[in-house]
Amino acid sequence: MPVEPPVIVSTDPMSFPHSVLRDRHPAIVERVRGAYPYPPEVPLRLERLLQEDVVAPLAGGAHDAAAWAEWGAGMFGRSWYDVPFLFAENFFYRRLLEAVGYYEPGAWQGVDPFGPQKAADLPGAEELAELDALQERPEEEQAAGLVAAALWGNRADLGFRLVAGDLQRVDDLIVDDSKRLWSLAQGGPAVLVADNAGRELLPDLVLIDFLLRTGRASRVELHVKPAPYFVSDALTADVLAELRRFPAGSAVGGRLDAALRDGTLRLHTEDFYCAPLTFHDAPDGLAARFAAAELTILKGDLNYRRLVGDRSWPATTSFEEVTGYFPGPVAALRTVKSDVVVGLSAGAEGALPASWRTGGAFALVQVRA
Ligand SMILES: O=P(O)(O)OC[C@@]1(O)O[C@H](CO)[C@@H](O)[C@@H]1O
Repeated sequence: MPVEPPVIVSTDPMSFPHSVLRDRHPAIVERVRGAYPYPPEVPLRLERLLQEDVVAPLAGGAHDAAAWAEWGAGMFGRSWYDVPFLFAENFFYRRLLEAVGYYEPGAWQGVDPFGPQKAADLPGAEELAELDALQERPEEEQAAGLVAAALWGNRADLGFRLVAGDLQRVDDLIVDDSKRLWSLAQGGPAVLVADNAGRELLPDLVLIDFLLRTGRASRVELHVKPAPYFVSDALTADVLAELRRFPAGSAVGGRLDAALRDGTLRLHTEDFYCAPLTFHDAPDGLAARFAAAELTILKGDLNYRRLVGDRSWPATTSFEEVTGYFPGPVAALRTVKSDVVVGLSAGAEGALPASWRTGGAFALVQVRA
Protein backbone atom coordinates (compact mmCIF):
# COMPACT_ATOMS: atom_id res chain seq x y z
CA MET A 1 0.00 0.00 0.00
CA PRO A 2 1.52 3.39 -1.00
CA VAL A 3 2.03 6.01 1.73
CA GLU A 4 -1.25 7.88 2.13
CA PRO A 5 -1.15 11.57 1.16
CA PRO A 6 -3.29 14.08 3.11
CA VAL A 7 -7.08 13.95 3.03
CA ILE A 8 -8.54 16.67 0.76
CA VAL A 9 -9.92 19.80 2.45
CA SER A 10 -11.42 22.94 0.89
CA THR A 11 -9.23 25.61 2.50
CA ASP A 12 -7.40 26.88 -0.61
CA PRO A 13 -9.65 29.49 -2.30
CA MET A 14 -8.27 28.47 -5.69
CA SER A 15 -9.07 24.79 -5.22
CA PHE A 16 -11.92 22.75 -6.72
CA PRO A 17 -13.38 21.74 -3.31
CA HIS A 18 -13.45 25.39 -2.24
CA SER A 19 -15.45 26.26 -5.38
CA VAL A 20 -17.93 23.45 -4.62
CA LEU A 21 -18.67 24.82 -1.15
CA ARG A 22 -18.57 28.48 -2.20
CA ASP A 23 -20.44 28.29 -5.55
CA ARG A 24 -22.15 24.95 -6.04
CA HIS A 25 -23.82 24.61 -2.66
CA PRO A 26 -25.54 28.04 -2.81
CA ALA A 27 -26.71 27.23 -6.37
CA ILE A 28 -28.12 23.92 -5.13
CA VAL A 29 -29.94 25.63 -2.27
CA GLU A 30 -31.39 28.17 -4.68
CA ARG A 31 -32.86 25.40 -6.82
CA VAL A 32 -34.28 23.62 -3.79
CA ARG A 33 -35.91 26.83 -2.59
CA GLY A 34 -37.69 27.11 -5.91
CA ALA A 35 -38.57 23.43 -6.17
CA TYR A 36 -41.78 23.55 -4.12
CA PRO A 37 -43.90 26.17 -2.34
CA TYR A 38 -42.36 25.19 0.98
CA PRO A 39 -43.75 26.70 4.20
CA PRO A 40 -41.88 29.88 5.24
CA GLU A 41 -39.61 28.23 7.83
CA VAL A 42 -37.92 26.11 5.14
CA PRO A 43 -36.28 28.95 3.14
CA LEU A 44 -35.26 30.50 6.44
CA ARG A 45 -33.57 27.30 7.57
CA LEU A 46 -31.89 26.92 4.17
CA GLU A 47 -30.56 30.46 4.38
CA ARG A 48 -29.24 29.80 7.87
CA LEU A 49 -27.44 26.73 6.60
CA LEU A 50 -25.77 28.75 3.85
CA GLN A 51 -24.72 31.47 6.28
CA GLU A 52 -23.24 29.03 8.79
CA ASP A 53 -19.48 29.55 8.90
CA VAL A 54 -18.62 26.84 11.38
CA VAL A 55 -20.04 23.34 11.22
CA ALA A 56 -22.93 22.84 13.66
CA PRO A 57 -24.28 19.40 14.58
CA LEU A 58 -27.68 18.03 13.59
CA ALA A 59 -30.47 19.05 15.92
CA GLY A 60 -31.00 16.53 18.69
CA GLY A 61 -33.79 14.06 18.12
CA ALA A 62 -32.89 13.23 14.53
CA HIS A 63 -32.96 9.45 13.98
CA ASP A 64 -29.30 9.52 12.92
CA ALA A 65 -28.06 12.24 15.32
CA ALA A 66 -25.85 9.78 17.19
CA ALA A 67 -24.19 8.48 14.01
CA TRP A 68 -23.48 12.01 12.78
CA ALA A 69 -22.20 13.03 16.23
CA GLU A 70 -19.65 10.23 15.89
CA TRP A 71 -18.69 10.98 12.26
CA GLY A 72 -18.54 14.70 13.04
CA ALA A 73 -16.40 14.39 16.17
CA GLY A 74 -13.55 16.87 15.69
CA MET A 75 -15.44 18.69 12.88
CA PHE A 76 -18.06 20.68 14.77
CA GLY A 77 -17.09 24.28 15.50
CA ARG A 78 -14.57 24.35 12.64
CA SER A 79 -14.92 26.15 9.31
CA TRP A 80 -16.73 24.13 6.64
CA TYR A 81 -13.70 24.83 4.45
CA ASP A 82 -11.20 23.30 6.87
CA VAL A 83 -12.85 19.94 7.55
CA PRO A 84 -12.36 17.05 5.08
CA PHE A 85 -14.13 17.79 1.79
CA LEU A 86 -15.89 14.42 1.84
CA PHE A 87 -17.34 15.14 5.28
CA ALA A 88 -18.32 18.74 4.36
CA GLU A 89 -20.21 17.63 1.25
CA ASN A 90 -21.96 14.70 2.87
CA PHE A 91 -23.00 16.69 5.91
CA PHE A 92 -24.21 19.57 3.72
CA TYR A 93 -26.69 17.20 2.05
CA ARG A 94 -27.79 15.81 5.41
CA ARG A 95 -28.31 19.33 6.78
CA LEU A 96 -30.21 20.29 3.64
CA LEU A 97 -32.59 17.37 4.30
CA GLU A 98 -32.92 18.62 7.87
CA ALA A 99 -33.75 22.15 6.61
CA VAL A 100 -36.55 20.91 4.32
CA GLY A 101 -37.94 18.60 7.03
CA TYR A 102 -37.31 15.46 5.00
CA TYR A 103 -37.34 13.21 8.06
CA GLU A 104 -39.74 15.28 10.18
CA PRO A 105 -43.05 13.54 10.78
CA GLY A 106 -45.71 15.49 8.94
CA ALA A 107 -47.04 16.35 5.52
CA TRP A 108 -43.65 17.15 3.93
CA GLN A 109 -41.91 14.05 5.24
CA GLY A 110 -40.16 12.13 2.47
CA VAL A 111 -40.63 14.78 -0.23
CA ASP A 112 -37.45 14.67 -2.32
CA PRO A 113 -36.11 18.25 -2.53
CA PHE A 114 -34.40 17.36 -5.81
CA GLY A 115 -37.45 15.55 -7.22
CA PRO A 116 -38.49 18.21 -9.77
CA GLN A 117 -34.93 18.50 -11.12
CA LYS A 118 -34.66 14.74 -11.47
CA ALA A 119 -38.06 14.49 -13.14
CA ALA A 120 -37.01 17.09 -15.71
CA ASP A 121 -33.94 15.02 -16.51
CA LEU A 122 -35.67 11.71 -17.21
CA PRO A 123 -34.61 10.34 -20.59
CA GLY A 124 -36.70 11.13 -23.65
CA ALA A 125 -38.09 8.75 -26.25
CA GLU A 126 -35.09 9.26 -28.52
CA GLU A 127 -32.52 8.21 -25.91
CA LEU A 128 -34.62 5.20 -24.95
CA ALA A 129 -34.99 4.15 -28.59
CA GLU A 130 -31.24 4.58 -29.19
CA LEU A 131 -30.35 2.30 -26.30
CA ASP A 132 -33.11 -0.18 -27.16
CA ALA A 133 -31.76 -0.41 -30.72
CA LEU A 134 -28.31 -1.30 -29.43
CA GLN A 135 -29.46 -4.87 -28.77
CA GLU A 136 -29.64 -5.46 -32.55
CA ARG A 137 -25.89 -4.87 -32.90
CA PRO A 138 -23.16 -7.53 -32.59
CA GLU A 139 -22.39 -8.28 -28.93
CA GLU A 140 -18.91 -6.73 -29.02
CA GLU A 141 -20.38 -3.50 -30.29
CA GLN A 142 -23.11 -3.56 -27.64
CA ALA A 143 -20.51 -4.00 -24.92
CA ALA A 144 -18.40 -1.07 -26.16
CA GLY A 145 -21.49 1.09 -26.70
CA LEU A 146 -22.73 0.41 -23.18
CA VAL A 147 -19.43 1.35 -21.55
CA ALA A 148 -19.38 4.58 -23.58
CA ALA A 149 -23.01 5.30 -22.60
CA ALA A 150 -22.32 4.55 -18.94
CA LEU A 151 -19.47 7.08 -18.96
CA TRP A 152 -21.32 9.65 -21.01
CA GLY A 153 -24.25 9.34 -18.64
CA ASN A 154 -21.99 10.00 -15.65
CA ARG A 155 -21.12 13.40 -17.05
CA ALA A 156 -24.79 14.29 -16.75
CA ASP A 157 -24.96 14.66 -12.95
CA LEU A 158 -27.11 17.60 -12.02
CA GLY A 159 -24.83 19.06 -9.34
CA PHE A 160 -22.03 19.25 -11.91
CA ARG A 161 -24.27 20.74 -14.59
CA LEU A 162 -25.40 23.54 -12.30
CA VAL A 163 -21.92 25.01 -12.72
CA ALA A 164 -20.56 23.34 -15.86
CA GLY A 165 -22.92 24.65 -18.54
CA ASP A 166 -23.72 22.65 -21.66
CA LEU A 167 -22.79 19.04 -21.97
CA GLN A 168 -20.48 17.68 -24.60
CA ARG A 169 -19.57 14.10 -25.26
CA VAL A 170 -16.72 12.71 -23.16
CA ASP A 171 -13.62 13.41 -25.27
CA ASP A 172 -11.23 10.85 -24.10
CA LEU A 173 -10.77 7.68 -22.14
CA ILE A 174 -7.51 8.28 -20.31
CA VAL A 175 -7.49 4.74 -18.89
CA ASP A 176 -9.43 2.05 -20.71
CA ASP A 177 -9.50 -1.29 -18.93
CA SER A 178 -12.83 -2.29 -20.47
CA LYS A 179 -11.46 -5.53 -21.94
CA ARG A 180 -10.55 -6.66 -18.43
CA LEU A 181 -13.92 -5.57 -17.18
CA TRP A 182 -15.66 -7.85 -19.67
CA SER A 183 -13.24 -10.68 -18.99
CA LEU A 184 -14.31 -10.63 -15.33
CA ALA A 185 -18.02 -10.94 -16.06
CA GLN A 186 -18.16 -14.71 -16.45
CA GLY A 187 -21.72 -15.50 -15.45
CA GLY A 188 -21.62 -15.09 -11.67
CA PRO A 189 -23.42 -12.57 -9.47
CA ALA A 190 -22.65 -8.89 -10.09
CA VAL A 191 -23.19 -5.67 -8.16
CA LEU A 192 -23.67 -2.28 -9.80
CA VAL A 193 -23.38 0.66 -7.42
CA ALA A 194 -25.44 3.35 -9.13
CA ASP A 195 -24.69 7.02 -9.15
CA ASN A 196 -27.07 9.48 -10.80
CA ALA A 197 -30.67 8.93 -11.84
CA GLY A 198 -31.95 10.18 -15.20
CA ARG A 199 -29.52 10.10 -18.08
CA GLU A 200 -26.96 8.05 -16.17
CA LEU A 201 -29.30 5.43 -14.74
CA LEU A 202 -30.81 4.63 -18.13
CA PRO A 203 -27.57 3.23 -19.63
CA ASP A 204 -26.87 1.52 -16.28
CA LEU A 205 -30.18 -0.32 -16.57
CA VAL A 206 -29.45 -1.27 -20.16
CA LEU A 207 -26.01 -2.49 -19.06
CA ILE A 208 -27.66 -4.65 -16.39
CA ASP A 209 -30.03 -6.06 -19.00
CA PHE A 210 -27.02 -6.86 -21.22
CA LEU A 211 -25.19 -8.62 -18.37
CA LEU A 212 -28.24 -10.78 -17.62
CA ARG A 213 -29.40 -11.36 -21.20
CA THR A 214 -25.99 -12.48 -22.46
CA GLY A 215 -25.27 -14.70 -19.44
CA ARG A 216 -22.40 -12.47 -18.31
CA ALA A 217 -24.11 -12.26 -14.92
CA SER A 218 -26.39 -14.77 -13.21
CA ARG A 219 -28.02 -12.05 -11.10
CA VAL A 220 -27.40 -8.39 -10.43
CA GLU A 221 -27.80 -6.28 -7.33
CA LEU A 222 -28.32 -2.58 -8.07
CA HIS A 223 -27.26 -0.40 -5.13
CA VAL A 224 -29.02 2.96 -4.79
CA LYS A 225 -29.00 5.75 -2.19
CA PRO A 226 -31.32 5.56 0.83
CA ALA A 227 -32.09 9.33 0.74
CA PRO A 228 -31.80 12.33 -1.60
CA TYR A 229 -28.11 13.09 -2.06
CA PHE A 230 -25.75 15.05 -4.35
CA VAL A 231 -28.84 16.35 -6.17
CA SER A 232 -29.34 13.63 -8.76
CA ASP A 233 -28.23 10.43 -7.05
CA ALA A 234 -30.61 7.56 -7.72
CA LEU A 235 -33.10 6.34 -5.11
CA THR A 236 -35.47 3.37 -5.45
CA ALA A 237 -38.21 5.80 -6.55
CA ASP A 238 -35.94 7.07 -9.34
CA VAL A 239 -35.30 3.54 -10.61
CA LEU A 240 -39.03 2.92 -10.71
CA ALA A 241 -39.70 6.24 -12.47
CA GLU A 242 -37.02 5.38 -15.02
CA LEU A 243 -38.49 1.94 -15.65
CA ARG A 244 -41.85 3.55 -16.33
CA ARG A 245 -40.23 5.53 -19.17
CA PHE A 246 -39.66 2.44 -21.27
CA PRO A 247 -42.50 2.31 -23.78
CA ALA A 248 -44.94 -0.61 -23.64
CA GLY A 249 -43.41 -3.32 -25.78
CA SER A 250 -39.78 -2.29 -25.13
CA ALA A 251 -37.82 -5.52 -24.94
CA VAL A 252 -35.28 -4.06 -22.49
CA GLY A 253 -38.00 -2.58 -20.26
CA GLY A 254 -39.90 -5.87 -20.27
CA ARG A 255 -36.86 -7.94 -19.33
CA LEU A 256 -35.88 -5.57 -16.52
CA ASP A 257 -39.39 -5.69 -15.12
CA ALA A 258 -39.35 -9.49 -15.27
CA ALA A 259 -35.88 -9.65 -13.68
CA LEU A 260 -37.05 -7.56 -10.73
CA ARG A 261 -40.12 -9.74 -10.33
CA ASP A 262 -38.18 -13.01 -10.40
CA GLY A 263 -35.33 -11.69 -8.22
CA THR A 264 -32.48 -11.95 -10.75
CA LEU A 265 -32.32 -8.17 -10.40
CA ARG A 266 -32.59 -6.80 -6.88
CA LEU A 267 -32.45 -3.27 -5.53
CA HIS A 268 -30.42 -2.72 -2.40
CA THR A 269 -29.62 0.25 -0.22
CA GLU A 270 -28.12 1.02 3.17
CA ASP A 271 -27.29 4.03 5.33
CA PHE A 272 -23.61 3.73 4.47
CA TYR A 273 -24.34 5.18 1.03
CA CYS A 274 -25.15 8.60 2.52
CA ALA A 275 -22.43 8.50 5.19
CA PRO A 276 -19.22 10.58 4.99
CA LEU A 277 -17.13 7.43 4.71
CA THR A 278 -15.03 5.66 2.12
CA PHE A 279 -15.43 2.01 1.12
CA HIS A 280 -12.61 1.21 3.56
CA ASP A 281 -15.27 1.64 6.25
CA ALA A 282 -18.04 -0.29 4.52
CA PRO A 283 -20.08 -2.17 7.13
CA ASP A 284 -19.54 -5.94 7.26
CA GLY A 285 -22.84 -6.78 5.56
CA LEU A 286 -22.06 -4.56 2.58
CA ALA A 287 -18.48 -5.81 2.34
CA ALA A 288 -19.85 -9.37 2.27
CA ARG A 289 -22.08 -8.45 -0.69
CA PHE A 290 -19.06 -7.15 -2.60
CA ALA A 291 -17.05 -10.22 -1.63
CA ALA A 292 -19.79 -12.53 -2.92
CA ALA A 293 -19.93 -10.80 -6.30
CA GLU A 294 -17.88 -11.89 -9.28
CA LEU A 295 -17.63 -8.21 -10.20
CA THR A 296 -18.66 -4.94 -8.55
CA ILE A 297 -19.07 -1.97 -10.89
CA LEU A 298 -18.82 1.42 -9.19
CA LYS A 299 -20.32 4.30 -11.12
CA GLY A 300 -19.29 7.91 -10.93
CA ASP A 301 -16.96 10.40 -9.40
CA LEU A 302 -18.00 10.22 -5.78
CA ASN A 303 -17.92 6.42 -5.66
CA TYR A 304 -14.42 6.67 -7.13
CA ARG A 305 -13.34 9.06 -4.36
CA ARG A 306 -14.80 6.64 -1.84
CA LEU A 307 -13.01 3.72 -3.47
CA VAL A 308 -9.48 5.11 -3.56
CA GLY A 309 -9.85 7.46 -0.57
CA ASP A 310 -10.42 11.23 -0.86
CA ARG A 311 -6.75 12.11 -0.83
CA SER A 312 -4.27 14.07 -2.94
CA TRP A 313 -2.85 10.99 -4.63
CA PRO A 314 -0.20 11.48 -7.29
CA ALA A 315 -1.95 10.47 -10.54
CA THR A 316 0.59 7.70 -11.12
CA THR A 317 -0.30 5.88 -7.86
CA SER A 318 -1.16 2.24 -8.55
CA PHE A 319 -4.93 1.64 -8.79
CA GLU A 320 -4.33 -2.04 -7.98
CA GLU A 321 -2.54 -1.17 -4.75
CA VAL A 322 -4.92 1.46 -3.42
CA THR A 323 -7.95 -0.71 -4.15
CA GLY A 324 -6.32 -3.90 -2.87
CA TYR A 325 -8.44 -3.72 0.30
CA PHE A 326 -11.75 -3.81 -1.62
CA PRO A 327 -13.55 -7.13 -1.07
CA GLY A 328 -13.65 -8.71 -4.53
CA PRO A 329 -13.01 -7.67 -8.13
CA VAL A 330 -13.98 -4.07 -8.78
CA ALA A 331 -14.39 -1.82 -11.81
CA ALA A 332 -14.71 1.97 -11.71
CA LEU A 333 -16.57 3.72 -14.54
CA ARG A 334 -16.25 7.42 -14.11
CA THR A 335 -15.92 10.75 -15.87
CA VAL A 336 -13.25 12.74 -14.06
CA LYS A 337 -15.00 15.61 -12.24
CA SER A 338 -12.81 16.15 -9.18
CA ASP A 339 -9.15 16.09 -8.17
CA VAL A 340 -8.81 12.45 -7.13
CA VAL A 341 -7.19 10.30 -9.82
CA VAL A 342 -4.84 7.31 -9.64
CA GLY A 343 -3.62 4.75 -12.14
CA LEU A 344 -2.26 6.99 -14.89
CA SER A 345 0.92 5.99 -16.65
CA ALA A 346 4.03 8.10 -16.16
CA GLY A 347 3.95 11.12 -18.44
CA ALA A 348 0.24 10.84 -19.25
CA GLU A 349 -0.73 13.80 -17.08
CA GLY A 350 1.70 16.13 -18.89
CA ALA A 351 -0.22 15.63 -22.14
CA LEU A 352 -3.56 16.69 -20.62
CA PRO A 353 -4.98 20.24 -20.45
CA ALA A 354 -4.85 22.13 -17.13
CA SER A 355 -8.53 21.54 -16.35
CA TRP A 356 -8.45 17.78 -17.00
CA ARG A 357 -9.33 16.75 -13.43
CA THR A 358 -12.45 18.84 -13.03
CA GLY A 359 -13.75 19.69 -16.51
CA GLY A 360 -15.63 16.42 -17.03
CA ALA A 361 -14.17 15.90 -20.50
CA PHE A 362 -12.11 12.84 -19.60
CA ALA A 363 -13.17 9.46 -18.41
CA LEU A 364 -11.67 6.26 -17.15
CA VAL A 365 -12.45 2.58 -16.85
CA GLN A 366 -10.23 1.01 -14.21
CA VAL A 367 -10.34 -2.56 -13.01
CA ARG A 368 -8.79 -4.55 -10.19
CA ALA A 369 -9.33 -8.27 -10.47
O1 LIG B 1 -20.50 11.18 -8.25
P1 LIG B 1 -20.83 11.97 -9.46
O2 LIG B 1 -22.28 12.22 -9.62
O3 LIG B 1 -20.20 11.44 -10.69
O4 LIG B 1 -20.15 13.40 -9.29
C1 LIG B 1 -20.32 14.11 -8.13
C2 LIG B 1 -19.70 15.46 -8.26
O5 LIG B 1 -20.36 16.26 -9.22
O6 LIG B 1 -19.87 15.99 -7.00
C3 LIG B 1 -18.63 16.14 -6.32
C4 LIG B 1 -18.43 17.57 -6.08
O7 LIG B 1 -19.54 18.05 -5.40
C5 LIG B 1 -17.57 15.54 -7.19
O8 LIG B 1 -17.22 14.29 -6.69
C6 LIG B 1 -18.20 15.45 -8.54
O9 LIG B 1 -17.82 16.61 -9.22
